[in-house]
Amino acid sequence: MTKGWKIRVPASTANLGPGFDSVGMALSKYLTLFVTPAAEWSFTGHSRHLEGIPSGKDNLIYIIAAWVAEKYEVTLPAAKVEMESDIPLSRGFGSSATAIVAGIELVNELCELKLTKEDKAHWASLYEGHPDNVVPSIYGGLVIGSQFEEDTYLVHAGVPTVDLVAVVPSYELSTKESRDTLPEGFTYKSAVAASSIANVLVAAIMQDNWELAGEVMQKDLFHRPYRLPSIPEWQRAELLVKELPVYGATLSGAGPIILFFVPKGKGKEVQLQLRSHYQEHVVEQVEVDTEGAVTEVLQKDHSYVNSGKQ
Ligand SMILES: Nc1ncnc2c1ncn2[C@@H]1O[C@H](COP(=O)(O)OP(=O)(O)O)[C@@H](O)[C@H]1O
Ligand SMILES: N[C@@H](CCOP(=O)(O)O)C(=O)O
Repeated sequence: MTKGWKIRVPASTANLGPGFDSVGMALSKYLTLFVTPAAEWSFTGHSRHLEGIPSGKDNLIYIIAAWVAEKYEVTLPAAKVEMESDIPLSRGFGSSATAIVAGIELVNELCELKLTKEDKAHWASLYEGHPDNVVPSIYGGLVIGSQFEEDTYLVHAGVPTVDLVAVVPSYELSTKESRDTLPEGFTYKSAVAASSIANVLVAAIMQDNWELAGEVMQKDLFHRPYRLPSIPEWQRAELLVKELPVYGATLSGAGPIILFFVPKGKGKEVQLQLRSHYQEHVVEQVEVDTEGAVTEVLQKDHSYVNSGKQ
């Protein structure tokens, strides 16, 4: 008999520079939910990264689950949700997208919706407004997509052969606030220049040409010029890209995390070098997640306490 579910959703890095709101890649950091049917809704975080997360129906996971249940005109039964996570909030690793994807996995199980990955990607992207975080978190690997009005377009670009090293500042930067600094409009000429650089990024990724992808990452015109002033760590990164054996570096999502793209096998060396330049910040290697969100049915009592993880 089903006693509950374990839902694991990977983090993501969005944009990769000029692929603004379109390109993203799943990362080996995870939000994990232990879900048990219950009389009332509750959300409990068991990791320091989940401190302050709402414990009731104001939790984003519940909000998205209820939104999808409404779309399918089904009743959402209540559940007790216990969570752990190694994804820092509001740093550019898509924690809000993991909550959105977890909410969709949750409603899919609780309401027996039998959603396909395409359905999940559509609802997640429609809710978020762009697919670059949520879709890699569903599928794993690198995805290029567009939420064009009501339609969700996706192309899977596989798993890139790169090492990744992240500089993780200790301060938070809300994506919403960061998006508020972006311009309302763009001249025709700027739009053409910005999209041509994004096209080259995507073509280079599809050909596994990370030398070129790394170079054009730093030429983004869509968001980078407006966001960099609030991320002082970037100035050092710009110089280090020229000195270190890396393909390039970019803000992860809205930042402030800076993600270095490194030739396969050189990640450890670059991590050590970056540590000496960013002693005040966490500098860690991350892998590309290849699985995406995974939901496991649990047959026996699996409450968080019994999972042996506390
Ligand atoms: N597990 C979670 N449950 C509920 N809400 C979450 C969870 N993880 C993240 N969030 C919400 O997402 C916000 C962070 O999102 P955002 O500013 O977009 O940054 P990022 O997605 O880059 O981490 C948090 O402040 C919180 O409101
Ligand atoms: N395309 C979005 C991506 C935001 O990612 P996050 O991880 O910072 O939430 C943007 O650049 O605003």
